[in-house]
Amino acid sequence: MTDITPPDSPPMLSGARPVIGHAAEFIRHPVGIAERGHAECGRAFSVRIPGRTAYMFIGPEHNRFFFSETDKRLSIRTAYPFFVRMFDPAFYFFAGADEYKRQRALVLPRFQGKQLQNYVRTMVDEVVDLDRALGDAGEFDLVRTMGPLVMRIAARAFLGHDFSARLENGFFETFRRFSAGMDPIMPGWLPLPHLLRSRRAKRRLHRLMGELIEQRRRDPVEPGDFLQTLIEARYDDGDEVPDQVLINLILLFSWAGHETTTGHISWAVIDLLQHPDKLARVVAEAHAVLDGKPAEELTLSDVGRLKYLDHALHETERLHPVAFTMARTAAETFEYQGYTIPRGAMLMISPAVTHRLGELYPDPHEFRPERFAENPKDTRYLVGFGGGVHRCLGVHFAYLEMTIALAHLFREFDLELLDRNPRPVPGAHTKWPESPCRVRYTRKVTARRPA
Ligand code: HEM
Repeated sequence: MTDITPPDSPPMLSGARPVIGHAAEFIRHPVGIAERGHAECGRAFSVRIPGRTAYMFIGPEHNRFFFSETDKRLSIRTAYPFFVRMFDPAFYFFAGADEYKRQRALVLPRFQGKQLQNYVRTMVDEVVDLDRALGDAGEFDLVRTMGPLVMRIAARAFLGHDFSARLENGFFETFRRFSAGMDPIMPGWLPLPHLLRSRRAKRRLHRLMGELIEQRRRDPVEPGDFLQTLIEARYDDGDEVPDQVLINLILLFSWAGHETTTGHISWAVIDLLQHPDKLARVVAEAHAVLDGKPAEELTLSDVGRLKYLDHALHETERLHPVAFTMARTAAETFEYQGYTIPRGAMLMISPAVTHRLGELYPDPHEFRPERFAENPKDTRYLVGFGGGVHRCLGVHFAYLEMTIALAHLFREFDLELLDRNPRPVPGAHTKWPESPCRVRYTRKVTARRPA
């Protein structure tokens, strides 16, 4: 860590206050401060947070540097100290490059290519359950409806059907309390209520997961699902995978797969409802691909034919990246584009600002999914799921579940946004739309209501 700003640093953003620097503004408006910095200083600027200077970089060339230098001159490991207290110093990228590689190798194939077909049925079943629960007409709050849907999909996909069928709301509440401890600002040792609750929830989740693993060892399920095959897996060198690693992997997937996807899918619903002409294309496409197809027979290639919806989801990723900033620390002192980056300095990028640069995307504030049909390569500037070695492991899983859920909901229901201009939640949290964000729905064809 450094609190010395070298003279050849990116220009300092105005408005730093004594002692706290830009911390208060950063906590309140993390996207706003990046926008202000870009408008005032350009593509590189410095901000003061207590005890250190952080450098913020905007634009695709800086993003490329940021991702390609991760695990070299930049460290992800020391950039997110709050993750270490949520998981374990011997876990995943906190454990160092070699251990990270072997843990990632264990799980990566489960999120790639044809393996994804294994999750389609789970996703469909959970969406149909939601459809059944909605009935023919009513109102729901977007985040409070999409959140449990993606949590149930994650629970069933990663913890197994048997476990998720027994889940009661207490589990989701425990998980929510655990997640609340992902506080990037407050030091973990502070006895703050949300941090104490998170620690208790973590202990409970570890106990529950430990019991689940024990039970699966005694009584394996056939054919092996995600959890069973993970428990039985070995590292490439034949070593057993310790229970602590198994538990943390399951918690990581359930957490990483939940908050972010809830935000992304909620924004996608909002974007489409605010643009009825684009929504009409999504609905027409969903009919063309899905009509006459029993839900339980849905395949990856059917989902792959929902191209316009896929473009719409990319456009939502562009306009509303829920991971609105990413951070690294400098592992050594080095020169970058004429600046001296001292060892320990924090570097940040801002997908939220880069994704709206006019030279990358004409009419950058417009929701225009067709831009990705016209220029398929334009997805290369999107970093909503990160990039390089640490690119999101669950990106295809997330796109799959969002596509399945939205194609179903928009085909079955007429939806209307009652709170017409939802805002992102304030503060340095995953950028969900703020509740209430009410949606009124009416089933289009009551004869299609699931039994
Ligand atoms: C819309 C949904 C999602 C978004 C926006 C998202 C975003 C991200 C981002 C930005 C990163 C990289 C962070 C960085 O470089 O600092 C990341 C990493 C990761 N994500 Fe996701 N994610 C999503 C869904 C998921 C799902 C569904 C899973 C699991 C099933 C998942 C698991 C992970 C994991 C394990 C990593 C760490 C990868 C590594 O370092 O090896 N994510 N995600």
